[in-house]
Amino acid sequence: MNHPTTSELLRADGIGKTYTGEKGTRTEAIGSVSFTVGDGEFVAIVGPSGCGKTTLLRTIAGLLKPSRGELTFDGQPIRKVPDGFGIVFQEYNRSLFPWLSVRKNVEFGLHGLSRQERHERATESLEQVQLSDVEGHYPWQLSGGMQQRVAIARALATHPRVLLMDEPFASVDAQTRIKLELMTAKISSKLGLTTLLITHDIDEAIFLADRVIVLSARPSHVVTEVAIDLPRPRDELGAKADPRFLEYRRIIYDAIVHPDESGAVVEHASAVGT
Ligand SMILES: Nc1ncnc2c1ncn2[C@@H]1O[C@H](COP(=O)(O)OP(=O)(O)OP(=O)(O)O)[C@@H](O)[C@H]1O
Repeated sequence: MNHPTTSELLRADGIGKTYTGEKGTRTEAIGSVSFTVGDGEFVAIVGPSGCGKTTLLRTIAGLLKPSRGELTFDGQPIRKVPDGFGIVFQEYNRSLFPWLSVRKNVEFGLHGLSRQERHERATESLEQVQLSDVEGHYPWQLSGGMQQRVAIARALATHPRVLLMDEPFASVDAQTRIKLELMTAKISSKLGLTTLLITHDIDEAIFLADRVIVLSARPSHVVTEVAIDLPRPRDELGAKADPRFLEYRRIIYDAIVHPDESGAVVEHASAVGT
């Protein structure tokens, strides 16, 4: 079953970002991007290298100020990282503290909770990513895939309403990547998490998402959006053998490689009748 898309939780309205360098050089990373994400929906954003995907995610997360446009979370403007956002970055080795155990890394950042609550949250989220048995280890004693699972557990421990993921599986080997994708799909479905995934991998986007948003090259705009009508739970081999999977791959590939032939620029998710 696909995730329910009951009400809008995130909205980007004409978001743009222009970086200004030290010598006044300007890089227009994001031209104008608009989309919405429904409560409980899994949305993937794909686009060519350098089109501003990371910039967009950091902007949505409240870590970067947009140069133009408006972002809202549950109807409220995003000015800083909102409570209720969990973020997972590509560089797990830079986001984990090497001097803290796996458990302490997961508990880190759980402000305002009692010691017992922090302990319970960490126990629960380490179970979700199947790392309970290494909670006393240090990150550098774990494989790359396990370290990324710690980073995911840390995000889950905050009980986020929205999980933002920036190329989370780009730095692990292909087999680990498949396992992490399956784990993410399972957790996201089970918790009904609203998830926004940035990836350059078209297959990953189709396999995981309810909807894929395709960005153009820099300065980026939305080229098209594709609703992914594949049953859940999905398994890698079954989903990828489905003729619809191949058709989605073709549409998205064409939109990235030949954006001008993909039809009109889509300004709002609602415009594509997803
Ligand atoms: N802090 C910065 N200052 C100036 N320019 C930047 C900065 N960060 C990113 N850029 C530029 O903005 C553009 C978009 O970069 P960004 O990393 O967001 O793209 P991306 O789609 O995530 O790239 P990739 O697919 O290679 O990961 C690039 O031209 C990049 O050089």
